[in-house]
Amino acid sequence: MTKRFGDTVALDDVSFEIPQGEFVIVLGVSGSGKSTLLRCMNALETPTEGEIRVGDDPVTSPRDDIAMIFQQHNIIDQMTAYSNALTGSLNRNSFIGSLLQLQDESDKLQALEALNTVGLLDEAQQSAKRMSGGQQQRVGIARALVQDPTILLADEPVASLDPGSSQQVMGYLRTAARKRDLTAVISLHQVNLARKFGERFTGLRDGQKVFDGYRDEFDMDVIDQIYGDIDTEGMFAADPDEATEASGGSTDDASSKRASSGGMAK
Ligand SMILES: Nc1ncnc2c1ncn2[C@@H]1O[C@H](COP(=O)(O)OP(=O)(O)OP(=O)(O)O)[C@@H](O)[C@H]1O
Repeated sequence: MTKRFGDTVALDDVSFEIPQGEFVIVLGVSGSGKSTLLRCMNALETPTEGEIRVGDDPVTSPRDDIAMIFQQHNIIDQMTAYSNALTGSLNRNSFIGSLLQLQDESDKLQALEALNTVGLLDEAQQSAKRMSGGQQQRVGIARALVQDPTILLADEPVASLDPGSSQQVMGYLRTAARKRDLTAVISLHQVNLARKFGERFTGLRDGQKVFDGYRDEFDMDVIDQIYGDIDTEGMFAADPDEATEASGGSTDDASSKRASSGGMAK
């Protein structure tokens, strides 16, 4: 796929295939094309050349089976966590019906299950405006889950959060994707978080794919390829698996097997 905006080549002949259920992190400096890639995958942008396919279906317009989580979680402040989550069923209900919470029991149950998945069941009746940024982003994830997607896209979902909340949100995203066998594609700026939670990594530079591989290949040379020669001291945690313990998620067996052990700072 290639995407041009006038003279700017935002994506330059980028191609890859993701098997169902993989958790992919997209990395790259500002302007490398991460958002454009995700927006094309959700048909919010149209590729100039090439196409996105889900199975054999070209993605030509936004679809219910592809949910998107944004940096600004776009949840409604005045509503409770539960009501916000329930709006994820809008595709199955009318807007007014949704606001009046006229959804059927299965939608309501799904909203509660989704809040449970992101660790917010006890806060279901809490007004969103009283929640922290991290909690609000988790409500955003719950809402995306209620949409009942098979593919979850997230464009810098933790960009505005502190490090602790970022880890939590990434942990819940990872858990939700694993529990529901969702294919997830998430753009991140934080290499350490990518390393802790990612299963597969795609690196973009000037719109070109400069890396696409799994944990055992994702080393400091790859970081250099993606970001140039930056100071990477302490960038990778000593034990990637410990990240999810406290945050409600865990890396799955496959990625744990692929994970190389030990610190990788150079
Ligand atoms: N709607 C648009 N119109 C014109 N140029 C655009 C548009 N969207 C993106 N671009 C350009 O395409 C290139 C890739 O932008 P993109 O937002 O995809 O990068 P990014 O890696 O997501 O950056 P960031 O990390 O800052 O969000 C940039 O040069 C950007 O200026």
